[in-house]
Amino acid sequence: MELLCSGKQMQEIDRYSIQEMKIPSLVLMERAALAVRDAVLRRWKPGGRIVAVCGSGNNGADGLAAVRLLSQAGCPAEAILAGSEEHETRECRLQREILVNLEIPVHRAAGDAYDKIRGAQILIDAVFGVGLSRNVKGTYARMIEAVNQADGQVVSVDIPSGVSADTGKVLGCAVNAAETVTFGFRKLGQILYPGAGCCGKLTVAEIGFAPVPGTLSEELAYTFVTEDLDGLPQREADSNKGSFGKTAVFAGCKNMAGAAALCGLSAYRAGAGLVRLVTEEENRMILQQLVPEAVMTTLERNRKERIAEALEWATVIVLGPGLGRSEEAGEEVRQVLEYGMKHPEKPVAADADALNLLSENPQWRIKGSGNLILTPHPGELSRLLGRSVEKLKEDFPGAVRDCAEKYGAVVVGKDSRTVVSEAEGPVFVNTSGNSAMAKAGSGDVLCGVIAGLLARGVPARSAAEYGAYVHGLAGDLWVREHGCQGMTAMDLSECLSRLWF
Ligand SMILES: NC(=O)C1=CN([C@@H]2O[C@H](COP(=O)(O)OP(=O)(O)OC[C@H]3O[C@@H](n4cnc5c(N)ncnc54)[C@H](O)[C@@H]3O)[C@@H](O)[C@H]2O)[C@@H](O)CC1
Ligand SMILES: Nc1ncnc2c1ncn2[C@@H]1O[C@H](COP(=O)(O)OP(=O)(O)O)[C@@H](O)[C@H]1O
Ligand SMILES: [K+]
Repeated sequence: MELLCSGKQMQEIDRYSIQEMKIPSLVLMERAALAVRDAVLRRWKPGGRIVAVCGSGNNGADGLAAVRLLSQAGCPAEAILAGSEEHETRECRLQREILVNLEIPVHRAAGDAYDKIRGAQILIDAVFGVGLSRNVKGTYARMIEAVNQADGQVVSVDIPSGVSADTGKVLGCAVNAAETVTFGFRKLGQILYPGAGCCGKLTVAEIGFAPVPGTLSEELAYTFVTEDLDGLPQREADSNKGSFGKTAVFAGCKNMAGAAALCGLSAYRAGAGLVRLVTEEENRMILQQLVPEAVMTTLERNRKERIAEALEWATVIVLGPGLGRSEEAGEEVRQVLEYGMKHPEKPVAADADALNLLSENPQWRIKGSGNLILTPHPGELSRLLGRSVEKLKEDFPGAVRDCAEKYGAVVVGKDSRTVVSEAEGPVFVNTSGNSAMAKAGSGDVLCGVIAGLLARGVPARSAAEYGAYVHGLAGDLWVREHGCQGMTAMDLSECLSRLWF
């Protein structure tokens, strides 16, 4: 597991290290600057000039210190001050004074500063770090635009200036870096888009922060690494199909069999022992061919009774893929969700049309109690929350958390970086997967994977996190072998069979 920080949490780790643990601020800063120096030296070619554009906070101070170290390493390096002296932090003032004492060039952001930026082989972006708190304007914005328009390679200090370290939002304008050297932890704003797209190559430098105090470490977001797959339960040698749950998949309206097939197959491929597809009679033939391993309940007559029988049979319930939004679908979704509320021992994963119907019917008063998983993409999340997609994307983890609170659910907010959250506690941010998965049907596969993990006995929250992670690993496996255009959702599902999890 890798911990991820917001900007505010990183500032708290900084403060704790310096003020409570008494690690000198300048020691941390020197190590940060050394890491930046090394990254720049790997790119620099003799003859090229290095220009650092520095703000007046400690990010700027890092930049000034890096200029000193590069100059001492024999490179022509200079600094441009984008901020004013009156706003300088103590460290920033000291680093500037050292440059002046050493007769290393320091310029104001005026006159020929823009020419210097244009003429640089390498630009060090040290305008803002994790302390950026509002939209970038004025000289700062002009400096950032100048850096982006220059031909030189840009190395950002800690985070590309203009990116919110908390949300990845671009606050007005932001630097597009070739490389970002960050300190201690990756920041959420470097993982979430659009910030993630501004970082270029991201390196994490260890600069000697104190260990994170327990109270704070429990609040940090996290992502998975391959070793985390060891946390999943193994398949016992002495087991049978009944050992791995009975998964009922309520999916597929007339002529929408594909979603049911992808979900059911993916549940098997994620380890489910027995899958029942509960669908329309018209889908029977096609689904028997696509998923011969599944048993089937079709809903021609006595819908309510047949749904009730399938619910009684099930230990894991999936609801929604390809279900449509008809009145009948509405009745079905309501019946299943209400059953789920009365049976907390049976996890329910709701996706797609089940989410749309849920948002259209607030009078159902659905509130899970730890066993309900909702898997909305931003459009569905927007309907569930009554908040525009644009607005919720400004703080995606916050929106996912709000949805979890509203519905008493574990919410899997699906996007290029899927976020899993409950009403309280840290968020999980998925870092596997790729844009080949941006295709119809990928979500049905995810829902199946989560169901398969639930059927193996993985608790709801973990099934949601591991589901997103494994789903992304399957996409990554495909892309490594075939490139990023041709994958279908069925290909994605098939890749699940080739992963160890
Ligand atoms: N010893 C330390 O404290 C260390 C600090 N480090 C560096 O320090 C950075 C954080 O430094 P700071 O907390 O000083 O913050 P920053 O240097 O990121 O800058 C924020 C400063 O700009 C102001 N500001 C915020 N948004 C603005 C806007 N839109 N327009 C104009 N001004 C704005 C803030 O009030 C603050 O003074 C890290 O990103 C990292 O680079 C690292 O060197 C590690 C050690
Ligand atoms: N650019 C991307 N990078 C990583 N994962 C992606 C990307 N685009 C889509 N995905 C993943 O693919 C799935 C798409 O789900 P969804 O939008 O519900 O599709 P559908 O409804 O067509 O099945 C989600 O799990 C999402 O996280
Ligand atoms: K920066």
